[in-house]
Amino acid sequence: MFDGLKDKLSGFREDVEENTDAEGDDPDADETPASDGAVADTADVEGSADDGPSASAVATGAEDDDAAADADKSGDDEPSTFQRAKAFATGRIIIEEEDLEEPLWNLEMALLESDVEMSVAERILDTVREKMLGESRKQVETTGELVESALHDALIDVIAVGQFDFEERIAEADKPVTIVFTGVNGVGKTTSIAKLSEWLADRGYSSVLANGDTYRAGANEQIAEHADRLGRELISHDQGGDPAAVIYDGVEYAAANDVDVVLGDTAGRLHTSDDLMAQLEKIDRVVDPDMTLFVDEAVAGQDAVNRAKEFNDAAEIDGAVLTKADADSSGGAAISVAYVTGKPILFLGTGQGYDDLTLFEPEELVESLLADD
Ligand SMILES: Nc1nc2c(ncn2[C@@H]2O[C@H](COP(=O)(O)OP(=O)(O)OP(=O)(O)O)[C@@H](O)[C@H]2O)c(=O)[nH]1
Repeated sequence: MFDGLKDKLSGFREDVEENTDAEGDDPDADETPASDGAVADTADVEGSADDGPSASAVATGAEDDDAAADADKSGDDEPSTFQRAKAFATGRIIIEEEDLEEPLWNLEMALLESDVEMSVAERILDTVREKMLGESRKQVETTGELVESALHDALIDVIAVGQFDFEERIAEADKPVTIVFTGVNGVGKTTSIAKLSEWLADRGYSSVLANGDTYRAGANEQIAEHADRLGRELISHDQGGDPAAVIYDGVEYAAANDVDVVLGDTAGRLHTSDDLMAQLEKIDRVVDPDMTLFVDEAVAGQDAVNRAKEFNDAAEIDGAVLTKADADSSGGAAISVAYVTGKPILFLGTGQGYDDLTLFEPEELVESLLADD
C-alpha cells in the first residue's frame, strides 16, 4: 500500500543527506575560523550523515560568544560560518536554504507525480521548509532524523485534518445511528457498507442495511447477497422507489428492534446529477442522518480528490472511505482528501474480504510511510 509514495519520501531524505554531505567538500565550508585564530579542518571532526550533524553544521573550535558576535557581521539572514561553527560547538545543527533547494524541488515533483493535490503538496513543502530551515537540534539528531521529523509533521498536518474518533462517535450517539454512503458508481460503496457492518459487529454493535439505491437494476440483489452472507437484516423497496423512504424504514426497523446502526446505501451518482443530488437532500431532510460518508477509490488519485471536494461542496459530507488502497501505490488521494475537503478519511478499504476495512489512523500511516524497510 502506497509503496511508490514511500519510496519518493525516502528519496527526499537521501537528497538532503547528499546535499549536506556535498557541502562538506566545499573548501569554504571546510575552512572555519576558530576562536584561537586557527583554521579547523572539518575532515577531522565530521560525522557521516548517519551518525552526526550535517556537514553544513560541522566545524570546530568556536566556543567564545564575543568572538562569534565579531565574526557574525555579514548582515544577511543566512547562518554565518561562525554561527555554524558555534552551532557545532554547542552540539546543534543548522540546515541552510541552499541545502534544501534541490531536494524540495524534487520532493514537489515526486508529490505531484504521486497524485498529491497541488495545494496539499505546497502545504507540505512549506511545512518541511519551515521546520528545517535554520532549525537547530541536538547533536544526537542526524540530518536523516531531522528530515524525518519535518516530513512527519508536514504529513500529519495535512492528513489529520478534521480527524475524529469514529468509534467514540458511534458509542456516544443516540441509537440508532444512521450513516448514509454516497459516491460515484462502482467505487465500492456497497462492499464498504458490508465491511463496516462487520467492523461494527466486531466491536459489539448491531446494524441493519437499507438499500437506498432504488435506481440501478440489480442493486437489491447485490446488497442482499452481502446481507445474506453476513446474516444482517436488509430493508429494501422495489426499483424506482423513494430512497429516503427506504432509509426511513431502516431507521424505524432499527428503533423497533434495538439495532445500533443503520447503514444506508445510495445510488452511484455524479455531483452534477441534479435529480440524484436532490434525492440526497431529501434523505437529509427526511432521515437527518448522523453521518454522510463519501466513498471513492484510492486508485483514482486526483479524480477521487476532486470528487470528494465536489461532493462536499454539493452536499456536505462528514468523512470519507477510500477503497482499494491495497491496489494503490501512489497514496495521493490518502494524503490529499482531508486537507482539500476539511473532512477526515475514516476508513481504508484494503481488499475484497469483509475484514479488509482498516480504521484510518494518520499517525500509523505516516509512520509506515517514513519507516525504513
Ligand atoms: N481490491 C479491492 N477491491 C474492492 C475494495 N472495495 C471494493 N472492492 C471491489 O470493487 C468492486 C465494486 O464494489 P461495489 O461495492 O459493487 O461498488 P459500488 O460503489 O457499490 O457500486 P455501485 O453499486 O455500482 O455504485 C467489487 O468487485 C468489490 O469487490 C477494496 O478495498 N479493495
